[in-house]
Amino acid sequence: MSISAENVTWKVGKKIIVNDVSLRVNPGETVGLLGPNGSGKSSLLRLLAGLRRPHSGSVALDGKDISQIAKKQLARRIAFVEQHGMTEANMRVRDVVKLGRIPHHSPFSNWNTHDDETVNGALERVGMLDRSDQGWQSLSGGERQRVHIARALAQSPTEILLDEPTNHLDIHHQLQLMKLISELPVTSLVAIHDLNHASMFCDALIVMQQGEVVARGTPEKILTESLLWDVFRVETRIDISPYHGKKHIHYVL
Ligand SMILES: Nc1ncnc2c1ncn2[C@@H]1O[C@H](COP(=O)(O)OP(=O)(O)OP(=O)(O)O)[C@@H](O)[C@H]1O
Repeated sequence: MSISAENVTWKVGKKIIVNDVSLRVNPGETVGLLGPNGSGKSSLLRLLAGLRRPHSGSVALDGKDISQIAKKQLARRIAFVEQHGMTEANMRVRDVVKLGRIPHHSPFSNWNTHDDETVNGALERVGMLDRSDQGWQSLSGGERQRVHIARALAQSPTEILLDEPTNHLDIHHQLQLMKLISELPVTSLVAIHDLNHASMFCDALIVMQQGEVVARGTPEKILTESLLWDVFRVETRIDISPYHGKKHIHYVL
């Protein structure tokens, strides 16, 4: 299922935060969204999730404008893992993940074994199944992040938007999560700061700067020393890793 934006602009007062952005994420692709702090990545993700209305332009799922799609149907399709996702206090891990199933239920439909299997599967994928009964408040930052991702997976989405999902995670879980996202049979757009992870795990990259898309294409094409200087003001040397065959960025001090 594809997600696309056409000439999307979003402002706060007179300040343009997302400036005339057009993009397309094809079915099943994992696309990385790169850009410096404040370049508009989170704002764009919120527009794509339908949480904000653009001032001009449109967002579409499979070519259908999301403003024409019922809220509940949208909630079944798109999962959004926000950067600072909040969850109610005093819930067990399992109950947080169960929230992901809400869009699939009407007020009168009962919880069934498929729901249980989906929740267990999601918990297992992020390595939190054995912590199902632990209280949310007692989790570490990284464990909370993994539970948020399990909640998104329990939603069985066709599109998943993730805002810096590896924040708080140790390197083992960062790599595990990026691998999981890249292998999911869903359309994924993921805001990410680690350029080497973007190179290793994304099919394509979109680069933002001051609210605009300034580059897009495969990591092989996009990740160049000149682009990284222009956008991030960092000096790099880039070669092909002998270990995974993808571009590897070395930072030069
Ligand atoms: N509701 C708002 N009111 C005012 N300014 C906002 C609002 N939302 C976003 N901004 C501003 O828009 C710019 C883009 O913010 P956004 O969070 O989208 O950037 P980002 O690329 O996700 O940054 P980061 O990498 O730091 O997470 C920032 O300068 C931010 O201060």
